[in-house]
Amino acid sequence: MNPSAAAVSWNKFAAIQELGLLQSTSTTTAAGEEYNKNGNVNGVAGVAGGTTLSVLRVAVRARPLQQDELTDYKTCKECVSYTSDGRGVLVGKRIFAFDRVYGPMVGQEDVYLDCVKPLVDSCCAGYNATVLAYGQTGSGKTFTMGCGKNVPLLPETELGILPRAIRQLYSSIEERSSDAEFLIKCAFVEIHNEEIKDLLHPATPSKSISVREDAHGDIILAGVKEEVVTSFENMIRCLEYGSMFRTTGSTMMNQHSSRSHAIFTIIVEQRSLVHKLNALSNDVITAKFHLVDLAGSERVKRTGAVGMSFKESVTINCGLLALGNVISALGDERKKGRHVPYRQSKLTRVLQDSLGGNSRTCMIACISTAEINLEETLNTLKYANRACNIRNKPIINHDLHAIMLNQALQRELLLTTRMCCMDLEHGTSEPYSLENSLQCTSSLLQCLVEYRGREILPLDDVNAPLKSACHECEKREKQCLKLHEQIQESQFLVGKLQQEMHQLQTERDRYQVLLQPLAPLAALGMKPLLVLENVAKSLACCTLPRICFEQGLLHPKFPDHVAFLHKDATYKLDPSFPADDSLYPMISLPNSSIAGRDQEDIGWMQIVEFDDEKDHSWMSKQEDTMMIKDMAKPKMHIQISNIQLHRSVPMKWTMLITLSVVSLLLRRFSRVRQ
Ligand SMILES: Nc1ncnc2c1ncn2[C@@H]1O[C@H](COP(=O)(O)OP(=O)(O)OP(=O)(O)O)[C@@H](O)[C@H]1O
Repeated sequence: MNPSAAAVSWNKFAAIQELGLLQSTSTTTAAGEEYNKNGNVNGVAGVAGGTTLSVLRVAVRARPLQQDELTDYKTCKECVSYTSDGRGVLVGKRIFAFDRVYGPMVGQEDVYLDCVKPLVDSCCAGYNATVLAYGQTGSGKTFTMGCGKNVPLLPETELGILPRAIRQLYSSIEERSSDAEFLIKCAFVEIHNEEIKDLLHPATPSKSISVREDAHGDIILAGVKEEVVTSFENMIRCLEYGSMFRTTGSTMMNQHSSRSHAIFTIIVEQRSLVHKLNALSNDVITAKFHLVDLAGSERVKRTGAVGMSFKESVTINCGLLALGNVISALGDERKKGRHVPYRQSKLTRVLQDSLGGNSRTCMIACISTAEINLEETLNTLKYANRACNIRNKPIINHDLHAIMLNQALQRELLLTTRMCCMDLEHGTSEPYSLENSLQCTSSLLQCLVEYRGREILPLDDVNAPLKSACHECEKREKQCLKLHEQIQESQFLVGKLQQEMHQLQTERDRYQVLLQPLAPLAALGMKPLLVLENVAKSLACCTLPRICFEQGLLHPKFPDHVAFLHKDATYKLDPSFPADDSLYPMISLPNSSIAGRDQEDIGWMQIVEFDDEKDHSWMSKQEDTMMIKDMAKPKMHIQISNIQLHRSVPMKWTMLITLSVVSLLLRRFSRVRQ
């Protein structure tokens, strides 16, 4: 702080004190002395009932005369002087002492560092905090608070309390990022004509907003939507956006006069990342920081308010009067323990925590130094003087509801785990009971998440035990889902297999009928089914005679000739062979399977019996001829020539062909036996 502006020395201050001119000396200095004694920037006043009391700090700021005031002889004369210790202010013949007095030369930064920085620090430690700017219209409240328009365009020296506090808050968060996790929200409301308006959501009707007290006695603004903000820039944008909707007007005393009380609230939620032995101690702390730019107190005669402005002026003054009454009730030792009229106005109701409640509060009384405003300045100083004795009871705001939910969740998890272990041990684990427990746990988790209003953060950010509980829950849910899927798949497979089994049974019955003729093969020591299978396989890749040969179908006692017959086949005689008894019918595959193909492509098989001694020359003419010697008739050969079965022949047909071959062979066998 720059105390150079002090115009009155401490000696003069003491002299006036001796003359008995000092207003409310005992009360005002009491606060100041305590402040000095404790050397505590938060104005700690003592301990009562286990709660540390905090004195409401009061500072006075005088604004310099404006250019137009300096050029007007009526307004250019000053009436305010200051003590050299920076705590006393002299107006006319009266002197007042406060925690701090800032002369017109004191810059924005000094005011901020002195009055607000400690509050931001304590807010980061979990205490509620409030800064109130009070004063006559045009005395510099909006300038001091820094909640006017075009904040980003202002030079650093002109930045008010709000942008500086936001900047400090984010830098504190960054510094503490390794040991705590923060969620920052903000809300911006104005109280105009006894109606609350959500400046960040101007479409919200005022009627849907109400001031309530929650179960813990904290004051909440029901119906006002809080915005989650992740950076300094975002919050400044919120500030600017809300300022655009603030009710302002031009009066004879201030061209851009705020016609409402504006409250910008920063909500700081934090969770420690430093794990302690007891995981539940790792709870959530929430602190609210109200930055209040009150509407200016004014004398209607001087502001020239008429019509709507007149009504506005009246309600502004009523609100400030109610605030004054609350301040009196809280600050006057004689009225101690009496009813505090918080409900007299919306303003006092909203600020209930900040005045005499759970908050560290600083009031900055803004004054004009011009002699023309002497009366208003005196009123402001008297008003602020009464606030010096107010003692608040700030406490760290642990989120009790979150702790309770946390504990319930822990118990539920423990129970679920125990039940699962018991079930597993006794082999009585039932998926549905497990599922029920999991559902219960997950609804508890959901409850906690909704309560915290942390939709934008992943669930596992709530805290460490919850994180692992969440993880476990997710894992089990996935397992359940997977099991359900597997059951469904298996059921489908069973159905399919039953259908296939039915088809196979029908097929088997059919083949059994077909296989009846194979019984004699078994009598010969051959395994009919195996033979059939091998033949069918080989048919798909080899020539038929070779197969027959390789599979031993051509028994040593094989008859001298063989022919293929099938009911669906088309038979043709090869015209190139003489039509005598030795020529057997040629076989082709059924028409359906050769559609669109050349007959040659499918191949022809000719089986002919001849005596090689007689007709040797014919044999040599043939290609792809296979001679099979009949041991029983050494001179007789079976010639199977030019046999190719197309590979695309379906298995069904190869089976039928094979069956035909086999049945033919059998018939030949029986003939041979006869
Ligand atoms: N400390 C200061 N240094 C320089 N200029 C200041 C200072 N305080 C206020 N002003 C100027 O004085 C004028 C009035 O200030 P401001 O609008 O902040 O008053 P106010 O108390 O908010 O008025 P109202 O109650 O009518 O809204 C503005 O032009 C502002 O820039």
